[in-house]
Amino acid sequence: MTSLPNQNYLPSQLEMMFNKETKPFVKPETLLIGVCGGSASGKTSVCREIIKQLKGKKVDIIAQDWFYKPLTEEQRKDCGNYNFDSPLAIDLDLLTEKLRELKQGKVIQCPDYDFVTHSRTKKTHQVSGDVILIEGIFTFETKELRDLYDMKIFVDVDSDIRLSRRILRDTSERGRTLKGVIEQYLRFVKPGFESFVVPKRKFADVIILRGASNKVAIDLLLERIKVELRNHEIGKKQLKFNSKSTYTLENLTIPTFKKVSIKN
Ligand SMILES: Nc1ncnc2c1ncn2[C@@H]1O[C@H](COP(=O)(O)OP(=O)(O)O)[C@@H](O)[C@H]1O
Ligand SMILES: Nc1ccn([C@@H]2O[C@H](COP(=O)(O)O)[C@@H](O)[C@H]2O)c(=O)n1
Repeated sequence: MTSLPNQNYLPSQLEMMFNKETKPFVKPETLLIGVCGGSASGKTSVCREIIKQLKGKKVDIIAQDWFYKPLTEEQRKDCGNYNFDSPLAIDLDLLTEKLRELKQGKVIQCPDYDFVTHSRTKKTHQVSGDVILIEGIFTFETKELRDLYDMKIFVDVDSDIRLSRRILRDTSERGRTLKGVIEQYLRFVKPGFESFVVPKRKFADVIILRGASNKVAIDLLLERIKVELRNHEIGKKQLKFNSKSTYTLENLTIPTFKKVSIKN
């Protein structure tokens, strides 16, 4: 149930505050932005660019890769045959749980992952902020995940460029050989991309071609994020969640021209 103070509002103001189910349109929680795209498309680089430019805001990243399931000793001995490009390789339930906690305003602890040993490290990542960017190849995989995001971005880069970047990155940072990267790409990465990642592109609100070097797209995105942040801040000031999960609007002072009366 929603209660309004005895005050007059313009219809457009009311429309802004509530959707058809009379739930508040402005959300007081942390802004969650899902960033999806193929391996080495530049998802992390796009997120870093957003963080760099959103000065004065606390922005954090969650790498979906942190949630890779650690390999068993047996699997590690035969890791060349392990498919890391199937959603089954990732603990998406844990990721979903962590995002729900963030939505509840909690500071969360995420696991860390080592691409060389294919296992979790002892380290954890503490995540909190006004805006959280969640990047990974399977971030749009389930409806539950997609529904948690306030905005969905897909980074779209040609596969030859992605493969070239992946060769450079995986041989220098992830302890791989050139032969290994190419074999893994042809056997698992490319088919996985076509089966799981490409079909999720349609869920994106924004598609960034060429990744972080697309300054125009990043600028437009930043403007939109700032609008969302303003809505969230207004929401934080105006909405108070009471213990019975009803919404109460408080201290709303908006100048009115044509007034309509709302009876409680
Ligand atoms: N626009 C770009 N131009 C050149 N190299 C890039 C560009 N974007 C990313 N890279 C490089 O490609 C690799 C993968 O980029 P990254 O942002 O980590 O991709 P993802 O997170 O999608 O796997 C990194 O080594 C990064 O430095
Ligand atoms: N032990 C692992 C785990 C994952 N991968 C590959 O990582 C890719 C996803 O990470 P990006 O940063 O590139 O998005 C995915 O394509 C897996 O093949 C791996 O090689 N080893």
